[in-house]
Amino acid sequence: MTGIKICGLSTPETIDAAVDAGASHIGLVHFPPSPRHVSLEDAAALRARVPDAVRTVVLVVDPDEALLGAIVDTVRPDILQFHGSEAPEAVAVSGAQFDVETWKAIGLGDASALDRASTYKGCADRLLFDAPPALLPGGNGEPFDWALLDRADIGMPWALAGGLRPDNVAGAIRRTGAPLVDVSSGVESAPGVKDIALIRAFCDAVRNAR
Ligand SMILES: O=C(O)c1ccccc1N[C@@H]1O[C@H](COP(=O)(O)O)[C@@H](O)[C@H]1O
Repeated sequence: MTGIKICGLSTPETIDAAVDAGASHIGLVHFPPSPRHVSLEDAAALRARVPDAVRTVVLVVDPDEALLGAIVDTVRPDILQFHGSEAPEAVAVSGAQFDVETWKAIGLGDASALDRASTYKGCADRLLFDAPPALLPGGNGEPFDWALLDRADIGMPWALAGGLRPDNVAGAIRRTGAPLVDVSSGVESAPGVKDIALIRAFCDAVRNAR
């Protein structure tokens, strides 16, 4: 079964909907410029609704050590998702220091980004392939050219993100073989406003992909 991460959730109702719809991961964005930003206090309250079987990811962009410490103490995420220009060593140090799983987002604009991705082997627990940064470092609702993954020797756990929606996610899974898909904009009615019907439709589309 393909894993499903619904990211950028910010209300109790949409957390519950994502869990009920079968998400394996829920994502909370802690990045003030994002329309999906949640304070650490709100993130902790949302995290408390998530059952043990569903993993909680906190997304950060170029955080300092103090912020990571505050996130881990307050929210207690299972996973930290690094979505900025964090170096491999910084990701590795954070994972060890805070005893948490780490994901590193890589914007795939061309094949050279795959070489950069390979430098995170042994430093991050999972790579998250996304479109290159635009207005925001991520969450722009833009897909990248999935053909870039055709001959990629990834060699570590990974996930697919970038412009996924209920109507294209099955094709994306067939095309790339992604073991886990991650969506934010594609299940929104407006930036930062999650739509429960779209969350359900996305999870159904992943389950029915073949
Ligand atoms: O969602 C955001 O606002 C965001 C801000 C900064 C970095 C990443 C962000 N989102 C992540 O980007 C990918 C792709 O999102 P989309 O489905 O294309 O909107 C995903 O991991 C989001 O969680």
